[in-house]
Amino acid sequence: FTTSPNADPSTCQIPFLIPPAFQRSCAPFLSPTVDLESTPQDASNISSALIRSLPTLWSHEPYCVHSPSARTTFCVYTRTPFASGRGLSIICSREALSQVTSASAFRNPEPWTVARPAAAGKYTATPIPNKGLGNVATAAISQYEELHAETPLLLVQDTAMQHVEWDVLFGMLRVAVERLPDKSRRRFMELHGQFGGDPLYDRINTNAFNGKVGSGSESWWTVMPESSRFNHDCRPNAVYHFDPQGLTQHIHTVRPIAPGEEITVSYLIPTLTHAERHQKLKAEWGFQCDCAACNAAPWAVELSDARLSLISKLEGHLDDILSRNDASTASAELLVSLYESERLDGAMADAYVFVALEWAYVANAEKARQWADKAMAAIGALRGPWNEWYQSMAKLLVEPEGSPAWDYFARKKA
Ligand SMILES: C[S@@+](CC[C@H](N)C(=O)[O-])C[C@H]1O[C@@H](n2cnc3c(N)ncnc32)[C@H](O)[C@@H]1O
Repeated sequence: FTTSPNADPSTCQIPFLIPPAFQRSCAPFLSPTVDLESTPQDASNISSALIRSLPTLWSHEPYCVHSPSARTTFCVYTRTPFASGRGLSIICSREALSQVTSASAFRNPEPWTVARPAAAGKYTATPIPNKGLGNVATAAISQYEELHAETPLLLVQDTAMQHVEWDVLFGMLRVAVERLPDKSRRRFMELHGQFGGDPLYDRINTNAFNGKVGSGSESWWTVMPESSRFNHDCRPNAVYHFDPQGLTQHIHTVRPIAPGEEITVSYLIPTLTHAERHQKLKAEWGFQCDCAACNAAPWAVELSDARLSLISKLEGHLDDILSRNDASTASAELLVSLYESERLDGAMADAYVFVALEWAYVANAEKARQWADKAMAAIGALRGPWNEWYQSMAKLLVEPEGSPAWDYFARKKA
């Protein structure tokens, strides 16, 4: 047996010369529906077809392909017991794998077993005209309630998506999906595909979210089939964030929702103009936006675009601690009212932070606390309580005088 210097420590190293038939008898991971023979198998582009007689971390032998253009080897890793048996398949380079395996949910899964939120029973997947399935509220849901928490079935490193040749990538996706537990594989296959072409890639392209994993700063494609049932609205009533340590997607409401209302999230950043939203949804998501903001009358679209432009300008001023331009408590509160008029409830977190900071700069503890409290609720839903601004706002709430923002300009002059 030879061991390559950059070997994955979770595999026992046996060179690729071991015939595939023997590999299957050693680790019978493939159902007859996966035809690995159609995936390039020659020794030149498979750097390691390795056998592990006693699986450790991985439930199947990692399936690895060398990418000359990325100058690295990408593998499919699957752990079927992950998240109480939901399973997880990962496609990434060996170097990037530690981003996933260092995440708390992977190192110590017990505390991370995700509980089903109480509000999960207050909506149901329903056919929506021209949108396929969507989630519709069956009961009243309050602002900032958690609707949903879900671990991914599939994580794909963006670099792998960019560099692995299409045919090889499609083969790796087949291995990744085929190795998932039955129920999870069925859930994956029930996903909507918008674009056609390779059926697995299409499902991923239509449904994956972008996220960071563990302590890494790289981009990953994360596939969570139930989270994917939420349709897009430019002025949504729910937001999502991915916890990189808990490897869990959380979805919260951002305003009260009435029974019968569709629950939506935004697939875009909030401050795009009407034309930019249309263009991006068509180009990147393959559908014509028909939400209320997209279908508004021309005068309403013009007004909305003007508000969005003022929002960007004000945020630029408030963010500039040196020149201060139009920054003040009044302009920060104007920013909040512009967000409210736009119904951008999901994006209020930044506006609340600006107001809380402006009141702290002028040493008004009561106001700073009041806005820090609102900011925490909004950030908790939009970015999660580990977000650095959540922590700053918590400090401002508990002890405004101890915050670095407290009486900032007077202290600077002194
Ligand atoms: C992530 S999926 C959402 C769930 C999907 N409706 C289903 O049936 O599984 C994204 C796809 O849903 C549809 N969709 C989502 N939001 C939409 C909207 N506002 N208008 C039209 N179609 C939408 C598009 O087909 C899009 O490609």
